[in-house]
Amino acid sequence: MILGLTGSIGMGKSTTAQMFRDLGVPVWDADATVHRLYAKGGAAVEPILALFPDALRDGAIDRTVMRAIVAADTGALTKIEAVVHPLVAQDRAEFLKTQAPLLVLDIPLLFETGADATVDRIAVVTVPPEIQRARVLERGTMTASEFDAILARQVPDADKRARADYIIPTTDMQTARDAVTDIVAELT
Ligand SMILES: CC(C)(COP(=O)(O)OP(=O)(O)OC[C@H]1O[C@@H](n2cnc3c(N)ncnc32)[C@H](O)[C@@H]1O)[C@@H](O)C(=O)NCCC(=O)NCCS
Ligand SMILES: Nc1ncnc2c1ncn2[C@@H]1O[C@H](COP(=O)(O)OP(=O)(O)OP(=O)(O)O)[C@@H](O)[C@H]1O
Repeated sequence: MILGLTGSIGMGKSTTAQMFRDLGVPVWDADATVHRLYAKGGAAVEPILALFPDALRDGAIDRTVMRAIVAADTGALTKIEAVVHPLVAQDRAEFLKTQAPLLVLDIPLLFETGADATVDRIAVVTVPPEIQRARVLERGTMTASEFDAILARQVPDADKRARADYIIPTTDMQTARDAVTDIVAELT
């Protein structure tokens, strides 16, 4: 059984993914894979530098530079995705060899990339848009315009919820944990 876990930026995917891990469910994390690919020695470093030579810092791809590039140039993310997504897909295929009754794939772009067709069930994490925005800006890593540029590229939250088998509200920790516990009980 493969569960796809998705949700728009800042909706609480990583926090919720950890709740699945806490229950012993193996979780693969697409964003974390990109972090490894951008790190020193990572497979995306050379091809990204070929597109954006200014993105190099200490042998790795600098995410602050990447966020600014994405916010300033609407076509940049398409070029980045062409490099990164095939590498991410390879890593995911390796993970899917794991033997377990339930595997979770934490994929922010589950619908955008068509990966929804490759999972058995879909869970969507959600909070109202004003909480989402406040949480992302509170982190202090992104400006409002960087947030807006990313959000504009994503399937709207309402559409994601309409396509979900399970909706996980991340308004507070206990509500989310209860939803995760119910899902794991049902799928295992
Ligand atoms: C845009 C970048 C520089 C932002 O980096 P940052 O460290 O601030 O955030 P992080 O990587 O943890 O991603 C945070 C969230 O941004 C959103 N996001 C990231 N990439 C994309 C994208 N290509 N399209 C839409 N939303 C995206 C997702 O909601 C994701 O959960 C970075 O995400 C990136 O290089 N993205 C391109 C690779 C990609 O498509 N990754 C998505 C998972 S495969
Ligand atoms: N169930 C919850 N209750 C309260 N706060 C939460 C909950 N889930 C997440 N948060 C908070 O919301 C913020 C975003 O959470 P998280 O990093 O898990 O989201 P994400 O969807 O993985 O983000 P991104 O898309 O940017 O990678 C964090 O500050 C986190 O502490």
